[in-house]
Amino acid sequence: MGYLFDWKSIGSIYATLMFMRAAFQQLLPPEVYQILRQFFSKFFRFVKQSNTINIQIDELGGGSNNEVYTSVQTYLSSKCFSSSSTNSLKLSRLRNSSKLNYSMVPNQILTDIYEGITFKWSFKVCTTETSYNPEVDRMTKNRYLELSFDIKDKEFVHSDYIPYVLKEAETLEFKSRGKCLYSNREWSAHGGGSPWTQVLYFYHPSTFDSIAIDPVLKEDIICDLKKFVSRKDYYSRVGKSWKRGYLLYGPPGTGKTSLIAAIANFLGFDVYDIELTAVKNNSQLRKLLVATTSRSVIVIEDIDCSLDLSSRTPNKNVSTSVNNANASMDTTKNGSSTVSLSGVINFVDGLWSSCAGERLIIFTTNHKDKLDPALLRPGRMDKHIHLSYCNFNAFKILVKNYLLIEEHEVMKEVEELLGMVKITPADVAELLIGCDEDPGLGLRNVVEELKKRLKFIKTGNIHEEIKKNLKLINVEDYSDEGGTTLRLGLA
Ligand SMILES: Nc1ncnc2c1ncn2[C@@H]1O[C@H](COP(=O)(O)OP(=O)(O)OP(=O)(O)O)[C@@H](O)[C@H]1O
Repeated sequence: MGYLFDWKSIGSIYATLMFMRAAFQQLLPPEVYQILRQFFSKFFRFVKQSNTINIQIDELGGGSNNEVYTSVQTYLSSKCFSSSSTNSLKLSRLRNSSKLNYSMVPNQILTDIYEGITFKWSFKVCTTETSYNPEVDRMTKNRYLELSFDIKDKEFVHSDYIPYVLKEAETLEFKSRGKCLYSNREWSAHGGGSPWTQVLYFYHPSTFDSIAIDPVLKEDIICDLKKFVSRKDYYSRVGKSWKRGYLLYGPPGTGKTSLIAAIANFLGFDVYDIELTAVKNNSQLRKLLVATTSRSVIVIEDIDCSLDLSSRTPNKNVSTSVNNANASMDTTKNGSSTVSLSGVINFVDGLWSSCAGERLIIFTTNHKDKLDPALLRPGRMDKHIHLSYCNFNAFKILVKNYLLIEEHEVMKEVEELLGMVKITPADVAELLIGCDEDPGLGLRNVVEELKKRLKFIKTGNIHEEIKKNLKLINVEDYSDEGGTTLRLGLA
């Protein structure tokens, strides 16, 4: 009965209000009516807004990409096409990806319902003048996402909804990455605030199946990677950032770059390949680390060649003193890099980083002995992986991949020769490539090459006959291999 009464009351109140509105409209002068109307609509909007909370999530935070923004964007992309609340969308496709990506246009509102509660998301862009990079553009576009919800759901948003959105985004990112994608995240050069960043986007087909390294070493690396990615709680319990350092060392052509790609493909991580010589100073190096996203492999190749890292003092070219405090001043007049060993060590330690999420830092070198022990100690370079010349196990993998066979009568001879002569997997790959239709030819090429090298070792000098057919490509001294290695190739 009370229920009926409530409806009747509401009905009569509504009728009275309508009557009054019509009466006011008739009786009051139009100007006064307009003023009253505006006043009441502002009043009702204020009452409504005072019960609403808005959370702003900026694209950039502290000069680097805001990971929450990226995650929420991923989450909303998955919702916006199916949502009935959005009537304008943007469509794009990331490089190297077949996946179409929908996103909101500015000022679009998307309604998301979770656990029966309604949340409103909107995408906004505002343009502000900046002194950040006057040479390029003084106007900067600030993009942000805004979440609106009722004040009574504040606690729920913090403890349930936001974690749910981030978790969903993580799952979506993982699914979209695919096993063989080397990098599929869009990088906005100005967005990261770091135009000097050297980030490579390319597809690399190398996997743990295609890489020819000792099977025991391969298994060891895979176990280490699996353990690392599954130990988030462990790292947070012991109070360490969730990162691991690998040093890959060995002669050129033994698969260091290929292994990095195989690791990235295995983990589904993005790869940031940093050209240290292009980084001006320690300060920029620090910013670079902060700008990297989680689930990434940060690579510095040929660290011994990139910079003078044999001591903690700055690079030889340095004209001003470099230390962490005045890192922004440490640039030479001619603009060359002044990154110091301290800078690199701090980069590895991640002292400045507020980076969440897992990161693998990989250094490669042909000369491990040239590196400062400070850089190599556990905690910085946790795992030292020696990639060496081709042994018979590695050779069998190359034969399987390049010639599509597992056995051949010539294999025995190759096994014996490999016990006496050094050859890199890269050189073997060169000899086998294109011989899949005639595996015997590929194997004979290898035998011939190995015999030439053996003859050279036995005579101790380059024989005239070999001189005719071979070209000395390179002479390198690898202390880890105990002596001088000659790289020979067909002339
Ligand atoms: N272990 C390997 N397994 C399979 N292929 C290999 C291996 N090592 C080298 N290769 C082949 O040789 C090419 C060059 O190898 P890669 O660039 O990985 O060697 P690297 O050790 O990084 O050389 P560098 O020190 O000169 O950079 C690769 O593209 C690949 O085809």
